[in-house]
Amino acid sequence: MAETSAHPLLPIATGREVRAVVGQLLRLHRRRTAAVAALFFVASALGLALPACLGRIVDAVTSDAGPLAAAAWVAGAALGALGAALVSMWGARILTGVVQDALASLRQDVFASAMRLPVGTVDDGESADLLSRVTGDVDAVAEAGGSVVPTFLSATFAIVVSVLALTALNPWLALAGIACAPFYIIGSRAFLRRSRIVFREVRAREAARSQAVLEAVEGRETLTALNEQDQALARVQSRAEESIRVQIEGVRVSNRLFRWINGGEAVGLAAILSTGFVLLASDAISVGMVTTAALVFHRLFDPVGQLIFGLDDIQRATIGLARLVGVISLAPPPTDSEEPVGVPAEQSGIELREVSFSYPTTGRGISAVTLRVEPQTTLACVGASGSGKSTLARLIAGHYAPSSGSLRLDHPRTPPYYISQELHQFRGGVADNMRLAVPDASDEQIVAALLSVGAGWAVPSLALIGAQGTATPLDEGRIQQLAVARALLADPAVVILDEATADVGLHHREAVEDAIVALRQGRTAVVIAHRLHQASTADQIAVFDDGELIQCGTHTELVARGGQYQRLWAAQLGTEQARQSEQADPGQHSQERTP
Ligand SMILES: Nc1ncnc2c1ncn2[C@@H]1O[C@H](COP(=O)(O)OP(=O)(O)OP(=O)(O)O)[C@@H](O)[C@H]1O
Repeated sequence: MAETSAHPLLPIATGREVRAVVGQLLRLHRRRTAAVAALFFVASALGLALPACLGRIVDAVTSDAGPLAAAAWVAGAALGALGAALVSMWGARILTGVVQDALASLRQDVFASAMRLPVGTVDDGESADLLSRVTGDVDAVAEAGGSVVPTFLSATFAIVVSVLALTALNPWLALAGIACAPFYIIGSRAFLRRSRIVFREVRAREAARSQAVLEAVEGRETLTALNEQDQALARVQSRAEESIRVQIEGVRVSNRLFRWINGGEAVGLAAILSTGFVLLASDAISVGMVTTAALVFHRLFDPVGQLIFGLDDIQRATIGLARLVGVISLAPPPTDSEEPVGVPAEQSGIELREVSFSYPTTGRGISAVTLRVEPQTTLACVGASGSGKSTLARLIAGHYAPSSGSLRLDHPRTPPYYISQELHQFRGGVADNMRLAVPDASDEQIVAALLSVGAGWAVPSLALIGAQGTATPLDEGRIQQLAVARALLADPAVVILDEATADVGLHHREAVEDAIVALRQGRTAVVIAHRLHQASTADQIAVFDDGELIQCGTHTELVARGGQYQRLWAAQLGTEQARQSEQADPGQHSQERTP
């Protein structure tokens, strides 16, 4: 198979980075990890009782020691096996706890990092890669952590203890057993060499396939409109075929390994039995000892098999881990010195110089925008749909980086608080939704914020929903009220409102608009206004047209100056006057319209 791999969209961590993260996770559970090692060692040692006692039974039978002696060894074997099982269960139990705790921390770190990623990083195609990491890779690591790691660890201890036991029995027997080693080494090296590439490829192809499916499903309307369904299907099919092809290659690689392992077992056992035969002939050891040696070696088949076959899962988990740590390293947790800090309101200005940005998919966006928003003032952006207002808002919010030009926040360590028109009610009750912004907000603070946005309806339900732990679905206007109330609670120095009232019904509009006015007080605000009345009270109005900033000034200046804003304002006034007079005398208007 060619070593071409689908281009990884998000970074993959290096071995060193992965080791650092795993080491850090294990250090958190140092004591329990040491207890697991000790218990697995004891369990492996007790596991030797069975072959040792069986050897003694053979000796007892061949030397006519009598049934009592044989019975004593049988009891010893049973006790040893029981003890080994109990101790290894104990160790496995502690290990499961350690692994699950470590996995929980890892999962949390990955999700936290994914949430910190700038929208632009995971937008436009990379979302499928991120999705496959936080689902498939988390699953692969969790699966390995839950089953393979305990098996792998107990197998490693069993092998070490068995090799020590064989050496103690007779060094020649241990040496004979080593005859299997070249098979294992050659087989697993060949396996690791190929499987590292193959399994990485499998994951990458799977991600590429999911991405094609996701694109086809999400863009189905556009694809139908452009009559491109067949091409999209062909793309999904070719990526699925690629994925199947590399998976078959993976099975082939595993089968080759099975052949080496079986060969090694046969050669090792034959070597031990032949050496035992020679040693027995020279009276160096007893039949029972050879039996014990053969049984100890045979006992290794399972652990060695588990260890080598487990390499497959361990490797897959390692690749998954590298991809997860890649996400963590892309947006590491902020250090103390980077921790967002309260921005003094007087240092919260925003400056853009010749800022241009275009979306890779459409090439549209904004070009050469220069403006400054002074601290504690409001900039309102107006313009037709698609003129670039939201793009400007997302750039200031840090969702995307400008393609050229410079965008500077006077106080860059605290990202602006962004409220979009996308409405979302999070799980839980009103209080949970509010505490997303400020986890330790008191009930009084929440109530005050709710009342300031006219969301008095939420106050009685605050305790009720919290107590029942259930959420009542809210209408869009109410969800948006909560979003503005949440911003008030967060008390940011810079706030961006991207058409925050666009989807709020008439019933709530005034309350939300009043709340937005309250939110703007004493803060630096960028408001994308779809109603010019909202914009007219701003300190500065930026008029956009086709991605360009064509006018900038106060409402009075822009109306006096003439041009686009004046036209938009006149048009809006005209519409409103018409509406008002229709409301005042509906009969007359309906008559006027009647031909
Ligand atoms: N995610 C995106 N990917 C590609 N192109 C985009 C994306 N978002 C916006 N555009 C394009 O960029 C240009 C500016 O869009 P933008 O959303 O900033 O305009 P807007 O003035 O906010 O419009 P609206 O009021 O409809 O939201 C438009 O031509 C739009 O089609």
